[in-house]
Amino acid sequence: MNTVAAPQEGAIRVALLGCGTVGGEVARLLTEQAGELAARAGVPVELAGIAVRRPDKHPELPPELLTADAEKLVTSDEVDVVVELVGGIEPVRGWLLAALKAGKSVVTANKALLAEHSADLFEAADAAGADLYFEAAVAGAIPLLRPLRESLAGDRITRVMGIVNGTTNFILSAMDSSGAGYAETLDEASRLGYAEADPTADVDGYDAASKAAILASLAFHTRVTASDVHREGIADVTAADLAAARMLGRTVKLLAICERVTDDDGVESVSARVHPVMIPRSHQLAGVGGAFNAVYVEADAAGELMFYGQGAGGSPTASAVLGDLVAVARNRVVGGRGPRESAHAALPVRPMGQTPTRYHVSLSVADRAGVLAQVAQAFADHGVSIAAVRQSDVGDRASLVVVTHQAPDAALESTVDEIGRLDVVHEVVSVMRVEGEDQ
Ligand SMILES: NC(=O)c1ccc[n+]([C@@H]2O[C@H](COP(=O)([O-])OP(=O)(O)OC[C@H]3O[C@@H](n4cnc5c(N)ncnc54)[C@H](O)[C@@H]3O)[C@@H](O)[C@H]2O)c1
Ligand SMILES: N[C@@H](CCO)C(=O)O
Ligand code: NA
Repeated sequence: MNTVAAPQEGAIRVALLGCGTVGGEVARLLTEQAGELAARAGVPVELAGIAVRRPDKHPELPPELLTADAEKLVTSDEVDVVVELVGGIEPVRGWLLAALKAGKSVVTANKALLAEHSADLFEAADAAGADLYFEAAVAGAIPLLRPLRESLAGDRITRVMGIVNGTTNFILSAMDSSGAGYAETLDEASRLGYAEADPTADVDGYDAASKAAILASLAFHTRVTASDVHREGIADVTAADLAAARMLGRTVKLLAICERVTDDDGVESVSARVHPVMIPRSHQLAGVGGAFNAVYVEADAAGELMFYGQGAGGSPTASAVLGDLVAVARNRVVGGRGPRESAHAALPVRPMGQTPTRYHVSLSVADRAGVLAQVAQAFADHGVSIAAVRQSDVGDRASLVVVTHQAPDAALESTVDEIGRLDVVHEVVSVMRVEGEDQ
């Protein structure tokens, strides 16, 4: 079996690594739309080889293009661009560094790799004068990284917040609307091609944390890695949380929130976090259902922008990959390059404990005099100001819902710990951060 097919005169030659959910769609569209892509890129864009784990499992692909040897394919003289759709960090990191060092440009959807090693990859791309594009790595089909890297390069971004994981949004939407079970909905998300190969990456928030690291890096011109991002998944979101939210006209979403925080003394830092958030049903993010993603960007001059669309799935993700591929081809045609790494601001990353957040706390308490005062005192002792309290009687107990004003996350966390230890509190029913309300 040949690793590389005979080249077509003048064409940009593509090595495709991985031909699964996304790679399969890229291969299909590259073939079906070859004429259009050539017209848009200014040069034919053709497959030079496809690396998969098991070539014998792909009867749908031209056998002369298939190989199991990705390492050899990426440095082949017949290849100009490597499109990586395998996923994971090793061995992919080594392949892409080798490709970049050999002067090949790289297009990848691999957020896990970029969130840890983008500095090395950009450095290798720079040294070789090659391109590194990764629009598909965050929010699938939605053009989001190109706007951050290019369209908003002249503005000062203050906040990027939104739903960036399709699988968890699919699960939370189903739990909320139909009361569907967690496990069966996750299986459905995997079947539809939304979930990662190991879906714990989705449900435990790793995928969204990688995306938050990429978004914060681009928005704030600072290197932010996945380990800098505070991460909580949806595994602990219970039917009780969703019910508590519903009673108050709210719902629960897993949000990535990246902020530029300025201290009283004017010192700037970056905060990046991923966790479940209670938002009002009137909030625009509440209406984002299924595997759709939506991201708000706030910038000084532009104001508020919203990006919305399909964040996962083979075909939508392939759209972003092909857009990057056309950009690389166009750059090659004119002898230019796409944007390089922009990390000049090098802002410090603020720990989660010092990040200002707001909490919603739902308690089951004894229904007698002085209980509210004790609970309120615990908030006051930690310097946390209460925005709203709602009490309703349930038999000999009372249900108490407290929503706070903004306070450092660590102060809110220790307040909840203390409240949980009060004799008058039978149970802390639900604790969740809130967004999007004037309290
Ligand atoms: N599925 C989505 O909705 C989606 C969306 C955005 C980004 N992504 C990212 O795109 C990438 C691919 O995701 P996917 O859903 O298509 O995965 P997938 O599991 O469907 O496909 C992976 C492909 O990689 C190949 N592969 C695995 N190990 C290999 C090896 N050692 N050598 C050669 N080939 C190998 C497999 O044969 C398969 O063809 C991942 O980085 C993922 O995070 C996926
Ligand atoms: N598993 C990811 C794929 C898109 O990056 C998700 O569910 O959002
Ligand atoms: Na995108």
